[in-house]
Amino acid sequence: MEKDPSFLFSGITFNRKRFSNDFARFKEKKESNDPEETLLENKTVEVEPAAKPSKKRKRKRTASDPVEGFSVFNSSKTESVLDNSEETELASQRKKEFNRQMERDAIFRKQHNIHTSGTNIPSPLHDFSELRSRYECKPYILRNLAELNIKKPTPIQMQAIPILLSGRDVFACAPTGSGKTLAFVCPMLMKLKRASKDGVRAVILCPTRELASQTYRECKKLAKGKKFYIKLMTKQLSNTAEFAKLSCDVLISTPLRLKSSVTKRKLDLSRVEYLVLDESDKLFELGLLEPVDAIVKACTNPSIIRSLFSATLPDTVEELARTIMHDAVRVIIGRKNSASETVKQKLVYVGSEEGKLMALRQTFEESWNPPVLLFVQNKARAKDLYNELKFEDIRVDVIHSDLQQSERENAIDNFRAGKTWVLIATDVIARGMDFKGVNCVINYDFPDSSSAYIHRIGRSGRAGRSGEAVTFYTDADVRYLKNIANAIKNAGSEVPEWILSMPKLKWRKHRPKRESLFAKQGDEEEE
Ligand SMILES: Nc1ncnc2c1ncn2[C@@H]1O[C@H](COP(=O)(O)OP(=O)(O)OP(=O)(O)O)[C@@H](O)[C@H]1O
Repeated sequence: MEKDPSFLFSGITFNRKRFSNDFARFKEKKESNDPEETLLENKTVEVEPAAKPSKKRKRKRTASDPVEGFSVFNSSKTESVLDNSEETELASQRKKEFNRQMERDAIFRKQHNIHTSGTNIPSPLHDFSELRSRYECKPYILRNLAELNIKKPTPIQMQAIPILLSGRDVFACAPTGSGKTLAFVCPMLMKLKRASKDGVRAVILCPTRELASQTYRECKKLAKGKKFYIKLMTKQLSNTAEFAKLSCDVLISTPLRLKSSVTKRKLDLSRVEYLVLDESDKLFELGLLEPVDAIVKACTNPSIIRSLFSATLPDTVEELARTIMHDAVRVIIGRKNSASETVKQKLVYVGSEEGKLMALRQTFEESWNPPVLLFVQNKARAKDLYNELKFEDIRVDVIHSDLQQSERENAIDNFRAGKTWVLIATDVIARGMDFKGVNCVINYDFPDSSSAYIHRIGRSGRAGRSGEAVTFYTDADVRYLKNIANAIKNAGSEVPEWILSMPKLKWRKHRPKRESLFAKQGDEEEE
């Protein structure tokens, strides 16, 4: 896809003698030290006919003709052979320019905290205009980016977009709110080029319906003005669609719905050329791994490009994922599995469960800064806390998986629209959900893993905005503090020394049996 300037000149040799005057005139311009020009000046190029020379005799070029650069499209044919020294000269020039470009790329990546590993990694984008100059992207993409007020690529977009456009598999790990969605949607639309009725050509897998719905909307926004068939796998579509007749270029789905359509309804994924696993570490967790594996296997197109995106990418997940990737490039922005640096993080000791409600009211009094997202450990606790707060004048609502789909969507829409100031949630919306202006995330219940911590607080401080996160912890949570302490410290927030000196625990899921929010009742059911 990428038009490397040297393609204009590769494999052609220039006969200096024949064009000595032009060559001499051209040499005067070498002071412009434009690398390309320097490149040209030192290049030996032979003008070869790009197409069959026309019958009409071409006027011979004279010394007085302006040198319009070495167009390979001239019809004049010259026979000349490079001698060894010129061949070596050309090779060494190319190597020098390649190394200079590598150095420029390395400096740029360092400036933007972009860490890559893999072979033949394309240069990062400095600007979205390169989508046109390097990749000839269609105007609708740049027009839609401008309409969305997206002016400059974020670091993950700078590097993941060129890699995906070059057709490589990608592991991408970048902080929450740093634009990973656009990083995979933009190259996807560019590679699909136009709508077709040849079956599903791109699949985006998301761990939750809410995130699939949000990603669907983001795809539609970027594809505006271009007739792509972009479909969200709803329950209705999954149960009723005649997939053999369905026009669908891009399909966005949760794993279970897609797997059921493939196995029970004969949805054909053999033409999929672009597969994205968003929030990939979540998709590789038990419960989702089996349907994800079935979907990966159903995508049999040998030239498929697979990519994994997440703010957290545990080594175990990466090792597992490598079994389905080929010659993948790894892109890490900042530190792997780190919290967003735009979120100021705070730990608050609340003693026991009873102390939490008091601490919550105190937090609201001290720093009332809605909209606030309030995470609890499971749906029973979400319902209890909602019933406790709903009569207070804080416009509170709740979302969890017991609600009907329409109730879940309303809860999110009202929160987005500012009608709700405090949204009580379980981890069903801890990942990926993009709420433009969440000022504060409160972990009412301690998160069940360091990944959950990073994703929960990442609902705030997005797209470069600042945010705040307050995490309550009880005596039952103390020994798990160290595991999130590093995420807090690495993102630049204060961590007491006594926590940093604690031993780190190997924990899978910290979901202690918490007493009821109010009275001493039995164990709570899990989400
Ligand atoms: N280049 C950009 N410049 C400014 N804003 C951007 C840019 N790219 C994306 N955004 C905006 O940043 C916000 C976060 O983007 P996105 O949801 O893709 O983040 P993310 O990295 O996927 O986060 P998470 O890890 O939580 O899923 C969105 O509102 C999006 O419109």
